[in-house]
Amino acid sequence: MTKVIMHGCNGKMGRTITEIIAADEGIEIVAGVDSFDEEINSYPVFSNIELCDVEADVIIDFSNAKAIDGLLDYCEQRKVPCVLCTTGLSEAQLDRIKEVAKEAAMLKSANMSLGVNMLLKLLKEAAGILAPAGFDIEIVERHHNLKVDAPSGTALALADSINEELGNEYEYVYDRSARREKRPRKEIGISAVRGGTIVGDHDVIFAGTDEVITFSHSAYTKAIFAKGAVQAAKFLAGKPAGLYDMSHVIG
Ligand SMILES: NC(=O)C1=CN([C@@H]2O[C@H](COP(=O)(O)OP(=O)(O)OC[C@H]3O[C@@H](n4cnc5c(N)ncnc54)[C@H](O)[C@@H]3O)[C@@H](O)[C@H]2O)C=CC1
Ligand SMILES: O=C(O)C1=N[C@H](C(=O)O)C[C@H](O)C1
Repeated sequence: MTKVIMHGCNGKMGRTITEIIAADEGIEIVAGVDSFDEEINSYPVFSNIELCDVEADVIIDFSNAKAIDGLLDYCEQRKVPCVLCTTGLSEAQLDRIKEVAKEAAMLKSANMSLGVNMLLKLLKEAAGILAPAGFDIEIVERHHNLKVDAPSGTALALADSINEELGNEYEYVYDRSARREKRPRKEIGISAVRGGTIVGDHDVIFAGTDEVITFSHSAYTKAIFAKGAVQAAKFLAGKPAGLYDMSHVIG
C-alpha cells in the first residue's frame, strides 16, 4: 500500500485525487496539507507542510507556486519522493528542484495526461520536419477563469519539447501588441485564453505556405490529470533520488 501526503488537498485537483484514491486499494492518503481547511477530509490536514508529522512514501502536489519553496525544503530534509504538478514556478524554483533531486526522487510534469505526454514526443518529429521547411509555430492554450498562471505549464512544456528538437534556437513570444515588425522565423508564439470552466485545451499550430497542421489536445475532465498523478506516485514511491518525468512512468 502506497502512503501519500496530498499537498493542496482541498483544491480542485486535491479533491479529485482524494476521490480517485478512495476507490483504489493500492494507495491511501495518510495526510493532507492545505492553507484552506474546510473539515471535509477523512484524513488529518495540516495548514503547512512543515507542520506535517505523518510518515508517507510519496507526496502528490497540486497547490500554488508560493507553496513550493517550503515543500522542496521538506522533501530535501526528509528525503521524501514528490510528484510535483503545480505550474507557474519561477526559474529559481526550477533550479532548486534539480538540487533537491540529488537527495530525493522528484517527478515534475506540467501535465499528467497520457495524451499530452504522447504529444510531447510527436511534436519533436513534426518540428524536425516542418520547421526547416519554413513552417511558423504558434501555441494557443485555453483554460478556466480560476487559473492563476499564464501561459499554462503545458504550453511551455510543449514549446520546450519543440525548441529542444530545434537546438533551442527559438524565442518565445507572449505578446505582440507592442511589436511593429514582421514575424521572425525562429520564434514560437504562445497565447493564453481564460474563460468559464474550460478544463484545458492546447493547440500547436504549424503554419506553412498554403497549408496548416494543428495538433490539438482537449481535456474533458480533471480526472485525466488525477489518474496520471496517482500512477506517477505509485511509480515514484521507493525510487532512488533523481529527477523524473512522465516519460519514465508511461515508457
Ligand atoms: N500537472 C498537471 O497535470 C496539472 C497541474 N495543475 C496545476 O496544479 C495547481 C493547482 O491546481 P488546482 O487544484 O486547479 O488549484 P486550486 O486553486 O483549486 O487548488 C490549490 C490548493 O492549494 C492550496 N494552497 C495554497 N497555498 C498553499 C500552501 N502554502 N500550502 C498548502 N496548500 C496551499 C489552496 O488553498 C488550494 O486549496 C496549479 O498550479 C495548476 O496549474 C492543475 C491541473 C493539472
Ligand atoms: O490549472 C489547470 O487547470 C491546469 N494546469 C496545467 C497547466 O498549467 O498546464 C495543466 C492542465 O492544462 C490544467
